[in-house]
Amino acid sequence: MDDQAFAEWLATRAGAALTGLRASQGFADPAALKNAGDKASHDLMVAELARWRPEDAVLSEEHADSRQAWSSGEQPPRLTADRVWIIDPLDGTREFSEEGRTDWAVHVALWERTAGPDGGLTAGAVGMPARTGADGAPLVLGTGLPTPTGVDGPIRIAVSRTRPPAFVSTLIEQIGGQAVPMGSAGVKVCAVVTGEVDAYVHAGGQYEWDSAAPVAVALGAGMHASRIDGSPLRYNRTDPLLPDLLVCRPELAEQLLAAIARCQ
Ligand SMILES: Nc1ncnc2c1ncn2[C@@H]1O[C@H](COP(=O)(O)O)[C@@H](OP(=O)(O)O)[C@H]1O
Ligand SMILES: [Mg+2]
Repeated sequence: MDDQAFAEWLATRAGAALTGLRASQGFADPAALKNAGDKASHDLMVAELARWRPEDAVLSEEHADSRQAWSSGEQPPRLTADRVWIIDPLDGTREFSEEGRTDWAVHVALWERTAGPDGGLTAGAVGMPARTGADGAPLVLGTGLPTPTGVDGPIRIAVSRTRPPAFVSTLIEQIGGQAVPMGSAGVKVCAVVTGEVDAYVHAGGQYEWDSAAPVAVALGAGMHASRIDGSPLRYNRTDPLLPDLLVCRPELAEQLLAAIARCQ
């Protein structure tokens, strides 16, 4: 199986485990469901990666030291590895624990050192296990999707339903846009890719695993993806904090970056 097919397979497997967990455990204790979901998906993905890609390094949100900013002395294997899987076993953990919500996701991305001066993302899949595709199966988006055609009307911007950036209301006012709150970074990026919204803006905190797989999917579909100052998103850094991003239809990038700069 090539890396892209493997990423999609892994997102599907983990998604099925999470769906099963929601059904068996129920929603009476949301904190317990969140913890069980994070752990079950992480354990499954790490075991399959060890089995099928044993030479590769892994950066998972659920590793104990995942948020550590490493100094030059002490470094995890991923910082010298040529291939690193960047995974978020359960993105939109809060929404996962709320009955009826479908805005949560599984992220699987591959970063390779040879894919550019700072390395780059070479495969990615975002599973949305509580949503179904045209074939009726749980939805998994990969990197080969077509760019959707734009629609007339106000620019629709996906934002976090619980932690939207402070400047979002000013931005919306300036461009005459419309905020569309939803959970999960992966679901928001996929909403841009499918044409449900035109952009996703985030600031104030996030980590590499929140955006790596969604950004691989977005770039594959011809979307713009960058930091909110327009600089490139870089992955597999010593510090995995990657606090802000803009993903949008390519023709909107210049206008949105300029408007964000004005609102800050
Ligand atoms: N200010 C912040 N600091 C750290 N992480 C943040 C953040 N805002 C959002 N995130 C992370 O980004 C993901 C999407 O958030 P949201 O649904 O609010 O848009 C969530 O990932 P997890 O669910 O994997 O923790 C969330 O934890
Ligand atoms: Mg996340």
